[in-house]
Amino acid sequence: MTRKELFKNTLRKSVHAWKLINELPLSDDESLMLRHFMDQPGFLDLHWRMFVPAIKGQGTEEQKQKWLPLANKMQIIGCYAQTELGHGSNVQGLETTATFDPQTDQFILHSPTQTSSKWWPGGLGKVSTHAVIYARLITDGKDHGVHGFIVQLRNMDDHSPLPGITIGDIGVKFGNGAYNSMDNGFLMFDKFCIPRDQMLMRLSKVTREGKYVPSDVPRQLMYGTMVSVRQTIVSNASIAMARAVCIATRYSAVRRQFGSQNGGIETQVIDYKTQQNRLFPLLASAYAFRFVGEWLKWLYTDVTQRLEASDFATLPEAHACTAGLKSMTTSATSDGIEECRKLCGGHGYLWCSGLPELFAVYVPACTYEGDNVVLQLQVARFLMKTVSQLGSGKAPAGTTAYMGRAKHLLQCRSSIRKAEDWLNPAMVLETFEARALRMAVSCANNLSKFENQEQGFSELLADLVEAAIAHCQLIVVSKFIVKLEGEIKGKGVKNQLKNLCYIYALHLIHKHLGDFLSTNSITSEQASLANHQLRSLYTQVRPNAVALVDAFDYTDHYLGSVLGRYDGNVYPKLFEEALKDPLNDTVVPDGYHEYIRPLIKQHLRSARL
Ligand SMILES: CC/C=C\C/C=C\C/C=C\C/C=C\C/C=C\C/C=C\CCC(=O)SCCNC(=O)CCNC(=O)[C@H](O)C(C)(C)COP(=O)(O)OP(=O)(O)OC[C@H]1O[C@@H](n2cnc3c(N)ncnc32)[C@H](O)[C@@H]1OP(=O)(O)O
Ligand SMILES: Cc1cc2nc3c(=O)[nH]c(=O)nc-3n(C[C@H](O)[C@H](O)[C@H](O)COP(=O)(O)OP(=O)(O)OC[C@H]3O[C@@H](n4cnc5c(N)ncnc54)[C@H](O)[C@@H]3O)c2cc1C
Repeated sequence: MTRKELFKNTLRKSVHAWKLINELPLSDDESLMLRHFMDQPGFLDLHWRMFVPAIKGQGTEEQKQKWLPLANKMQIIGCYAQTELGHGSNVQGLETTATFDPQTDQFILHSPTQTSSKWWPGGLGKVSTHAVIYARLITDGKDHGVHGFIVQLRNMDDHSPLPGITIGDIGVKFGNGAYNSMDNGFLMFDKFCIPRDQMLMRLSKVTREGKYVPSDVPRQLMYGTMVSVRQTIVSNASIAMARAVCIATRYSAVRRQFGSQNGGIETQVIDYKTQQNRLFPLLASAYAFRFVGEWLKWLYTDVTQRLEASDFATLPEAHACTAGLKSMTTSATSDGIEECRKLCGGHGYLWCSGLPELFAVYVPACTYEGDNVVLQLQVARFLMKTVSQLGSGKAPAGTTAYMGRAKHLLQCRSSIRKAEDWLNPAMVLETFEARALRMAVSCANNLSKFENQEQGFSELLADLVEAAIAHCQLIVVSKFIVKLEGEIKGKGVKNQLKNLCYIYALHLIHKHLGDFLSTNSITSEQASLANHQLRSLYTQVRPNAVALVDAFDYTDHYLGSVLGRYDGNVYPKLFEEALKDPLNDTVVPDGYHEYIRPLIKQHLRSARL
C-alpha cells in the first residue's frame, strides 16, 4: 500500500475495531487483545493509552465529568502532545508557552520558536480533534514550568484546523509499512486561546485572579501517564519477542544444513549448539518478560491505589521499575528480533518471513515513552539515592530490599562448587544481587570523589547505566524465580519453565561475564560451570522447543510468516509467495525494451565487429 492507502486502511480497521468493541461488547482486556490482533499502530493507541489516562490522572472531578464521557464515546479523539522538535527527553526543557490572560480568563498557547513546534505525537497529524498539550505555564510574567492543557485542534464539522493552529504529518518513518500507519504529527500555535478551565488542574491550579496555586502532591504525578504506558510496554515486549522466537524456532526445526554422510538426511539447524545458544536465551526472555510484566502490572496497580490514598512512598520505586524495565525489555526485544532474523539465514531477510516488518514496527519502542538510556539514568539516580541512605536507619524496600543486606553482599563469595549448583535459586539470586549491589556501590564510591555531584554523575554516565541494567536484570531473574515458586499446574510444565528460568539467568552471566568477574561475584571456574550447566539446559529444552513456542498460541495469520508456519510447510509456500510478487506478473519485465535490450544488442553488435 502507498502511505495514503495504509493510513486510510488503518482508519478503517480502527473504526471497525471500535464498532466490534461496542457491539459485542468486549471487556477492556478483550479490547486489548483486539488491539494486538489488529497489529498496527494507529490513533486509538494514543487516544486510549494516553489522552484518556492523562485526563483521568490529571483532571479535576469537573474536568473528568466534562471530557471523559465525550472521549469514552469517541465523540472527540485525542492524542498526547508533549514532545517538541527541540526537546523530547528533557520534558522540563519544553518551550511551548501557555500564558494566562486575566482580562479574558484564558490561556494563550504559543509556539515562540521553530524548535517549540510539537513534533512526533501519534494521531496528531491527521486524526485528532483534541490533544493534551504540555506547555510552560506563565502567570503574571512568572514561569511555573510544564503543565498539561486540554486543547481542541480541529473544527468538529469539517475537521479543518482551528484558526491559530498549524498542523500536519511529520513524514515517512523507518520501514515500509510498520509505524507509517500512524499519523505522527507537528503542531504550532499562534497565540491560540483556550478557556482557563482547560488547564488540567488536579495537581496545581490557576485561579480566576491569575494566582498560581502549586501542587501539594509530588509534581511528578504529572508524568503518571508515561508511567502507565511504560508498564504496558513491558508486557508488549514479551509478545513481540515471543513472536520472533516462534518464527525462528519453528524454522530452525525445519531448516537442515550439513551433517549428512553419503547423501543422508542433513542436520536440523536447531540441533547446532550455536543456534541453541542464540535462540534459547531469547525463548527464555519471552517467558521472563511475560512474568516480570505481570508483576509490574501488580506493582502499578498497587502504587495507583496508594496514590489515591495520598500515600506517595512507593512512587519513586514504581517510576524506577517502570522506566528501567521498559528500557531493558525493549532493548533486548529489538536486538532479539534482529537476532531471530539472522537465525533464519537468508530467508529471514525476506519480507514474507514476517521479521523485517516486526523489527521495523517494534524498534521505536526503544525511543518512545522515554529514550532507553535516559530511562536507565533515572534508575541509576534512584540506586545512588538508595545507596547513599544505607546505614541511615531507613531500610531499603521492594526491589532494592537486597541492598539492606549490603554488609553480607559486599563481602560474600559464591558457594557454587559444581554445575548443578547453578540450578539453586538462592545461589543464583545471590550472585545477581552481589553483582548489582557491587556495581551500584562502586558507582557511588566513584561519585563521592567528585566535589560536584552533578558533574560526577555526568562523568560516570556509562557506568551508571550498566549498574542500572544489572539491577533491572536482577528484578527479572528474581520475578521468574518467584513465578516458579508459585502454583504452576503440571510438573512437566514447571520443569520446562525451570529450565527456561536458568537459561535466562545463566546466559546473562555469560553475556555480562566482565561485570560478574570484575565485581568478584563469581570466579572464572564458577563461570565455566555456569556455561557447562547452560549447555546441559539447552539439551533439555531442545526436544520441547517447538512446543514451548506453540504454547504462545499464535495463529499463522497473526504471525504473518512463511518461515514460522505451524505446519512447517515452508519451501512450497516460499515459492507461492515469490510468485505473488508483482515483478512476476510478466515473464519479461517492464523496462526490458527501454534498458536491457539496447544494452545487450549493443554488446552483440560490438561482438560481431
Ligand atoms: C505497535 C506494534 C504492534 C503491535 C503491538 C501490540 C500491541 C500494542 C498495544 C498497545 C501499545 C501500548 C502502548 C503504546 C501506546 C502509546 C505509545 C506510543 C507512543 C509513545 C508516546 C510518547 O512517546 S509520549 C512522550 C514520552 N516522553 C518521555 O518519555 C520523556 C522522557 N523524559 C522524562 O520522563 C523526564 O523528563 C525525565 C524522567 C527524563 C526527567 O524528568 P525531570 O527533569 O523532571 O526530572 P529529574 O531528572 O530532575 O527528576 C526529578 C525527580 O522526579 C523523579 N521522576 C521523574 N519522572 C518521574 C515519574 N514519571 N514518576 C515519578 N517520579 C519521577 C525523578 O526520579 C527525580 O526524583 P528525585 O527523588 O531524584 O528528585
Ligand atoms: C514512533 C514514535 C512515536 C512517538 N509518539 C509520541 C507521542 O505520541 N507523543 C509525544 O509527545 N512524543 C512521542 N514520541 C516522541 C518520543 O517520546 C521521544 O522521541 C523520546 O522521548 C526521545 O526523546 P528525543 O527524541 O528528544 O531524544 P533525544 O533526547 O534527543 O535523544 C538523542 C540521543 O541523546 C541521548 N541523550 C539525551 N539526553 C541524555 C542524557 N541526559 N544523558 C545521556 N544521553 C542523553 C539519548 O540517549 C539518545 O541517544 C514518539 C517517538 C517515536 C519515535
